[in-house]
Amino acid sequence: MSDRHDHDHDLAETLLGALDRFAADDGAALLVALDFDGTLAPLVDDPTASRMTPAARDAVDALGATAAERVRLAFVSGRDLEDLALRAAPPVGSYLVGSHGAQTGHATSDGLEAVPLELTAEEHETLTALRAALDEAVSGREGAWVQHKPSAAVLHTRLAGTEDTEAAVEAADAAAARLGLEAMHGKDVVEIAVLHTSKGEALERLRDVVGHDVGTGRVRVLYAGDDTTDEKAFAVLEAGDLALKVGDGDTLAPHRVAGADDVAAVLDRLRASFGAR
Ligand SMILES: O=P(O)(O)OC[C@H]1O[C@H](O[C@H]2O[C@H](CO)[C@@H](O)[C@H](O)[C@H]2O)[C@H](O)[C@@H](O)[C@@H]1O
Repeated sequence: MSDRHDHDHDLAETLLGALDRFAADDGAALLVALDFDGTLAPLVDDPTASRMTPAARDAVDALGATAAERVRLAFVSGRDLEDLALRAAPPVGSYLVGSHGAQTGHATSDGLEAVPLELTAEEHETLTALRAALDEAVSGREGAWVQHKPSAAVLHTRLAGTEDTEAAVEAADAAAARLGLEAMHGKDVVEIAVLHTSKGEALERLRDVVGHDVGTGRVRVLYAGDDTTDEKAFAVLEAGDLALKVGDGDTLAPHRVAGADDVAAVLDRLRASFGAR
């Protein structure tokens, strides 16, 4: 029995219909863009321990291996690009978007090919001030810690108690306001970047890149994500695209699944639909 039949019973009829319509558009390039944490990899306390579920891993690899000429795979994450490439081990040919759009790259047979990220002297200075402010925000607050990225700093509070979380988040928000930066609130994280980025803008750029790559003006996008920052990506989707929310929470997405293994079932279904054409 194929994967398609193994998993179909888990997915809502409306989603199955939408997936089949998505795959059936012969004239368009199809971009399957996937968030990483909370979408393919269940959330864990230690971000360096994140990994895709076995089903998600298999589904991503299978889709990457069998992607038809007009199908492209992308990973769109808040993670630093190199970290994303390490954790996602993307199939060759995949596009990668890191740091919510500040970093881009491509998975080649020789590894990650990244577009260098360059900050101005002023942005460097702001990043230094931001890092110092967030380090100060977590000082003495048990369980709260700061993750440093090339153009951002992230306050993590997953392991902190309510009081320490509230105080650290308040301090992070104040630092962002003082430095004229936007604070992005995700799941137990506050991410502050010195570059203006969003997954929505990144996805719009990626749609253009894929259009050029495949040689068509029509690119349909399937985007799957679990967090508030993924809503920016859902917001730029158009008629004929498919938005898939993973897990609980308010969303713009018309379709929802519970977790990474359901995302795997979605990818398996898509692959079967591509193969059937
Ligand atoms: O866009 P994503 O791929 O979802 O990345 C967003 C953030 O993911 C990581 O944090 C989240 O996952 C951690 C590991 O499961 C979890 O501990 C944390 O609470 C989550 O917010 C990553 O550490 C961040 O840098 C990303 O921005």
